[in-house]
Parts: sequence; C-alpha cells; structure tokens
Amino acid sequence: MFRRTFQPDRCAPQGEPVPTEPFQNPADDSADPVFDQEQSHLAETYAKLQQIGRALVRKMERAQREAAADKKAMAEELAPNFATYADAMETYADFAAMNRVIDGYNLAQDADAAELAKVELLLKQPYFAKVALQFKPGQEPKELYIGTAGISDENYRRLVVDWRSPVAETYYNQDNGRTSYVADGRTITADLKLRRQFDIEEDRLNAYFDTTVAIQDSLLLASLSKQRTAQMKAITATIQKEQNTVVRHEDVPVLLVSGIAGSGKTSVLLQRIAYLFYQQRGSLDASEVFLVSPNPVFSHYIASVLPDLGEHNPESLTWNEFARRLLPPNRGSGDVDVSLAALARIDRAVESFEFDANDFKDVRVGEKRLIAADQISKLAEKLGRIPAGPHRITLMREELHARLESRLKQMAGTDEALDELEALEADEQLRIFGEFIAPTDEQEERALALRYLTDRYADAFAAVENDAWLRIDRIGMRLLETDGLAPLEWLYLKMALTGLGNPDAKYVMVDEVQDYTAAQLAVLARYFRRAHFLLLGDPNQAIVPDTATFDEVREVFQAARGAVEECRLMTSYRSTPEITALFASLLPSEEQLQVSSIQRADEPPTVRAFGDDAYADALHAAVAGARAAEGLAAVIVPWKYEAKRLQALLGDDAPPLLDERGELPESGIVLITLKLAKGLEFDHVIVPDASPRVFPADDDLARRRLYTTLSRATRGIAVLARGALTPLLEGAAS
Ligand SMILES: Nc1ncnc2c1ncn2[C@@H]1O[C@H](COP(=O)(O)OP(=O)(O)OP(=O)(O)O)[C@@H](O)[C@H]1O
Repeated sequence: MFRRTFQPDRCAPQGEPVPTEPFQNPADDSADPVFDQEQSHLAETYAKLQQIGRALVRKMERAQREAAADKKAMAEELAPNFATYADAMETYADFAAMNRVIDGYNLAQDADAAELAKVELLLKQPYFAKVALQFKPGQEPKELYIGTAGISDENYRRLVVDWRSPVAETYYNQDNGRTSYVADGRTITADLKLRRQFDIEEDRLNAYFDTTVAIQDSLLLASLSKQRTAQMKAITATIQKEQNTVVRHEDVPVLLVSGIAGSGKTSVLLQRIAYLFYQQRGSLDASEVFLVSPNPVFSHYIASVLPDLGEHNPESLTWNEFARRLLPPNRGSGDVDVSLAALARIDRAVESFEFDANDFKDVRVGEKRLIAADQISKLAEKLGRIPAGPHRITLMREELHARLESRLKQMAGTDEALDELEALEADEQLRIFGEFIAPTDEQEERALALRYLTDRYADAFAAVENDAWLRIDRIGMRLLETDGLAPLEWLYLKMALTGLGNPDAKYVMVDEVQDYTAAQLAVLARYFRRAHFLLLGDPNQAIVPDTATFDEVREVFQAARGAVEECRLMTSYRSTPEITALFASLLPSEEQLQVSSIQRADEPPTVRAFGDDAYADALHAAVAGARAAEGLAAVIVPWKYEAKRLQALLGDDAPPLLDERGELPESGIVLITLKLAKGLEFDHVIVPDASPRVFPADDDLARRRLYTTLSRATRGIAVLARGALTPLLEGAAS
C-alpha cells in the first residue's frame, strides 16, 4: 500500500496560462493516523455496503418466492366464469385483484433492484470526498462522505451522501470557511472545516488530500494524469467550480454555455443530465430527455458515462437522424441552409390561410385507395369554421382514423378479405395472431379478418397519423409563391400547420451547438416546444460553413423561449499547456489571455514544414512514432478526400480510416476526418498537412478547422506541412 499526501504550492489563477505542478507520489510510508482512521472508516463503510447488498438480495429472493406462491394460490382459487354478465364482472374483479397483488410485488422488487444497483455502484468506490461542516459555533462539525450515490444504513444513518444532494454543494463550491448551500429553497450557511478528497478503489484507500486553498484540486491533477480511454469518463469527483455552476444551474428555459476546447462542456452536459435525474427523481424519465450530438462515433464515446453514474442514457440522436425521421424519403436531411426570415415568412403565411381542394392526397397502400382525397377535402370544408392549423388538423386526423377503421370493418366482411385470410401461410398466421387460426363461426372469422386487414394496411394508419394526406409541398409553394420548398422549409411548414412536435420532451441538450444553422436550431426549438434547452458550444470550433453565430443562437432561442442565460468555461482540462498555447494562438488576442490549462506539461509540440522529397519520410516517421507511443493516436484530416490522398501516400503504413459506424479502439492509431473527430480526444494527434493549401491564412473557417484539429490532442502533437507552413501557425514552427 502506498500513501499520498500532496499539497501543491502553486495553482493556476484564472486568465493566466500557468500549468500546475504534476501530481506527485511521495510514496510516504511513515505512520499517518489520519490515513489509518480513514482506512478503517472505509473498511467499515464497505462492510456495511456489503451487508446492505446481501440483505437486499435475500429480501428480493424471498419476495420472489412469496410472489410465485401467492400467484399460484390465487390462480388456483380463481374460477373464471363468464356465464352471465354478473359472473363475468366478478371474474374480471378477481383478475384485477390478482394483478394488483402482482403489481405490488413488482413495485417493491423494482425499488429493491434500484437500491441494489446503488450498492453495486458504491462497492466500486464507496465515496470520493468528505466535508466537515460546522453549522453553529462551538458545535461539533458534522462529517459527510460524498459519493456517486447516496445510501443509509438500517437505522437511517447516512453512510454516503449523493454528490447531487444540496449539502454536497459545499464540496464543489471549493470555499473553505464560510460557505452555503440551498435546500428546499432555504439558504443554509455553515463553516467548512475540512474538505478532504480520496483516491479509493473498492475498500482500498490509496491516498487522501486535504485541500486548504480554494482553487487547488489534487484529485483533479491525479485524474488528469491518468491516461485517456476509448470512452469518456464521469468527472463527478473533480467537477470544478465554474463547471459546477452549469451542472447545478437553476432550471431555466435556455442555458447557453460557451467554452474553449477541452473545457469540459460535454462532461458537464452529462453530469447535468445526471443532476436533473436526481433532482427530479420519480418525475423525470429518460425518454423525456434528448441529447442532440454531432455524430454516431461521438454518441458511442459518451454512452457509458451516465450508466456509470447509475443513470439511464437519454435518447441520443444526430441532426440527420432527427430530420430523416420527419422528412419524406429522398428529401435529404435538411442540412441546406434556410434563413430565419424564410421561416418567419412561413409563420406569417400560416396565420391567414385556407385549404384548397387540391391540398390533399389519397390515403393509399400500394394500389388500394382507402380514403379518397376529395373526401378529405370535404371534411376540411365541413370543419371550415375552425382556423386551418393544428387544431383543425387534429380533428381531421381523428376523423380520418375513425373512417379508416370503419372502412376496414366493412372490408372484413367481404369474400375477398375472407379468402385472403384463409390463404394465409402458417408463418404469417403466427406473425399476425401469435398462433395458428381455426375460426369456428362467422363472427370469429370476421374478427380475425379485421385483425389481418389492420396489419395489412398498417401503413394507412401511419399515413393518417403522420398527416401524409396533406400535400405540404403544394401548400407551401402556394403560400410562399415559390416553385419548391427546401427540406427545412417543408419541415417547418408541416410543424406550423399540423402542430407536429414532441410536447413531452422536458430537456433537450445540444452539444457542439456552433455546428447547427440558425434554421436548424429554430426547428429544434419548435419541435421540442415545451422542453428546456441546454446548449453547449465553442464559436471557435464552428467548422461547417453558414452555421449560427452565438448571436444568432441567442436570437433564435430568445424568440422561442423569451430569455437565454449564459455561462463561460475558459480552462482547458484536456491538453497540456503547450498544446493549449498552440491552439489558443489561433484565437483573437483578447480571448487568448483568458485561456488557461490545468494539465501537466508533456512533450513539446512539433510544427515543421518539409520539402516534397522529405515530406513522405517525415510523415512515415510521425506515424511510426505515434504508433509506438502509449495510448491512442489519430491522424486528423479535414476531409475524406484528404484521407484518400494520405492512404495513397502511406500505402500499407496508413492507419485504418474510421467511418461513421466505427468505434474508437483503446490504443493504436486511426485515420479520421475532422467531422468525426469533433468532440473526441486522442493522446497524440498528427496533422498531416498544415500547408496554406489546406489551411489558407485569410480564411476564418480554415482557422477554426485548425483550432479544432489541434485541440483534440491531450499529450502530444505533430504538425507537418508539405511545402510551406500555413501563416496561421506563424511563430509556432519548431
Ligand atoms: N473537472 C474535470 N475533472 C477531470 N477531468 C475533466 C474535468 N473537466 C474536463 N475533464 C476532462 O477534460 C477532457 C475534455 O473534456 P470535454 O470533452 O468534456 O471538453 P469539451 O469542452 O466538450 O471539449 P471540445 O469542445 O473540445 O470537444 C476530457 O478528457 C474530460 O474528462
């Protein structure tokens, strides 16, 4: 066992790019009563956790046995009798009573299973910090151990306090002495007598750190000195003060976070989701939270963070996935830019609009017409007193649904349907009915025919529900007097006309918000019309042309939700001070001053231009060096065709190209386009060609692409250029 007690004497003040000393391990084995005390407290807590876990397992096994026995007894007692109406009612009541008993068992089992999951989580690391709070002068300070989840023993004594509980804020505030937190709307003040951090694995205490200076965070330094992994990690134990402001931010309609590369935006976003789940436990469901992320590789990269925190993952979707679900097939994914003015024009046009007879189309499946367009038009006329818009469309949709059902009922009695039913293959019967069918009378046969037709014409029901009977293009072209709608105009018009959207979403988190156009954001704001938004991004990482500036982001969300609150994150936790200085050199000078890095220093970046002859050798050497180094390396190219060029040049030496469906390996080297590398990080990065051809000096988009590329590196970076080096990196050449 080794012990570490580390008190760094230097901290990085805000706004000054000063690296902090690397984490040190003095391997001090001399007797330390505090260490021994904490180790025995840990052993005690660990044993209690095991005891709670074992008791829960026993309780769940017992409940399962009792449930099975009860169910058996009730089923035996149950004598289904449908002879008369009264008998049938009594039978139903018996069934309902049995179901209630089973539901009761299930509910208790679910609660115990959730508690057991907490215990299992805590057994990996029971807690990571302790605070001693004195609430009144002269009073004994109260010691609280803070962990990933909260748990009490059988006497309701708190063993571990959840990191999201109000009192745990005193740990994240990083204020020694007078501090406060808010619980149930009340501000509670206390004296923070001790703030102790722990490095713990299961029941083993590796080290503890007492932090006395507000900004120093030994655990953070220790955590940052560990190697990057193929999956993102939770930062629960080391959330920094500025990050905590976002994580615990009051629930506002829109929170916009702008942060430099590596400042923890994505980490903070995931911690905030976990925080919201805790705060609204029992009322917020994972299906009500959406995470809009840049690409599928990124979704995979972050997928394990929330489960590691004991929470469910919300639905994660890319813009393309979102748009493709809503747009008609072959319509693209709405990445063609449309101005906000064009969307405003749609809103205005819809205000005073009436259908005309040709605005509708048949509801068909294949050749079969189930509802004719002129019937729909007549229905629209019949409801003409209601303004043409979401309310009228909802009534029409309900009516069309009813008409479709009665049409199928009528078809179910025809010889044609009954013949089709009889001719059904065995596997089709199993798929539709879950069993082989052998109707014994006409009534049963008709009922089966109706189920068969409902299955066969399922697309018609979907068309009714999706309002596919509306000719959105035609309506839009007439209203806007154009000869075609862009995909986003189509979608926006459909939302305005029909009320299409998800009113149940409570939170929508958009990472890399700088990569969306203003119109895309307006669509998201309207689609998730009741949701609160958390938007995170970095204006300097806008690498796609025509995307929204932060001013436009504000404009869109102010219009949609009234107000936008903002936070900034200016410290890089990802990159060494040298790499941070390299990418920060591409920022406007007033911003450069505010950027700092917390990481320890490592190998200095290499930035070199090579003549044509030497270039290929230099590239081979850089790839070989990165391949041999520890961790994961990436050769990042701006576009796919640059990847092809590189593969041709490197031949067998070329690293494998990661595609949209790929996953990051644990180690080795990959070739990746910037579009996919966004949001990810690598121990070593190679920029294969930083020449003016790839990164022209007078091009702001190129500057941001270079900034984004360089800032993917955590420890080492090699920048090569074929011919000359881009003037953007002037002064950086090594
Ligand atoms: N408080 C923290 N404690 C430990 N590690 C942290 C902390 N904050 C951030 N990190 C680490 O810093 C790295 C960068 O974090 P993250 O990817 O969340 O930043 P980002 O702002 O989203 O970056 P970018 O915008 O460049 O993609 C990650 O490895 C993350 O684990």
